[in-house]
Amino acid sequence: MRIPFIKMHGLGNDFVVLDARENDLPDLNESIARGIADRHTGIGCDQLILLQPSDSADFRMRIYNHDGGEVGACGNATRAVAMLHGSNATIETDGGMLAASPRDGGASVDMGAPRFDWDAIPLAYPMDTLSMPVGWEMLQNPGAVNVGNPHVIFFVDDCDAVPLDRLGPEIENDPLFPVRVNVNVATIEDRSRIRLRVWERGAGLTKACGTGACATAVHAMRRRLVDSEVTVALPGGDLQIAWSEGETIRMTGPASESFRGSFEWDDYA
Ligand SMILES: N[C@H](CCC[C@H](N)C(=O)O)C(=O)O
Repeated sequence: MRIPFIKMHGLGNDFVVLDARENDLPDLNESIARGIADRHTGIGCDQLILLQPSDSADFRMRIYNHDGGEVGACGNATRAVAMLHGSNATIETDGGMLAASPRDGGASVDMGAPRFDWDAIPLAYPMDTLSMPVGWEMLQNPGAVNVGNPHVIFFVDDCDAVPLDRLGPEIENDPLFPVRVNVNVATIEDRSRIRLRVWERGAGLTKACGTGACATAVHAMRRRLVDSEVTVALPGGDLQIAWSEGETIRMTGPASESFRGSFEWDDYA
């Protein structure tokens, strides 16, 4: 069975988008998702995105990491599918309901309200998620935020100097995080700008992470280190994040379509 796909990215965080809103697709599973995402033997992407009809929103977005695992949120992909949709949309995800508006060359997304309770992150045991008494070498005293998916955030003097390729997987897979975690290392440049690098759960180092930018900005705001609107500078480019206590998070930034193609489903099933 020949399946069409759309290759997209948000600041270099790239996706294979399968649009099953009009016509059904065979059932996806971890193995098929991993095969499609493989950069040597598949199409290749950080995340595989499946769009489906929804009873409660304009459509449903399902997210599979490079390792095949299905997760609840993907900020960069949300902007990409909002641009693809072409008009304002409510989007049902496993991480919550989102509202997206396409905007010249990208989109602005209401990412929902962040959660801070230790068991909402989740962590393996009770802890103050604003200032966690844990550390790994130069990465100490993080915060944790759930923005539809779990994030741990470390502030450092120079995020580019951190061996994130080595410490990222160690932290991602630490038993403190029962469903693993996305690892954010950030440098506060001033009250309106944060530099960020992310080791993504299930995908590794990516050029950008939208939910990571949201979680890091919110954590910096909770610690009173930045104002309520900031630019988060990722290796792939900048995102604008706005939030205030008790509100939902607003993320705005670019998205792009790279190319369209099709593949033989049976090659992966
Ligand atoms: N790796 C993430 C999902 C993708 C998030 C990222 N690509 C974004 O733009 O938010 C997780 O396992 O929760």
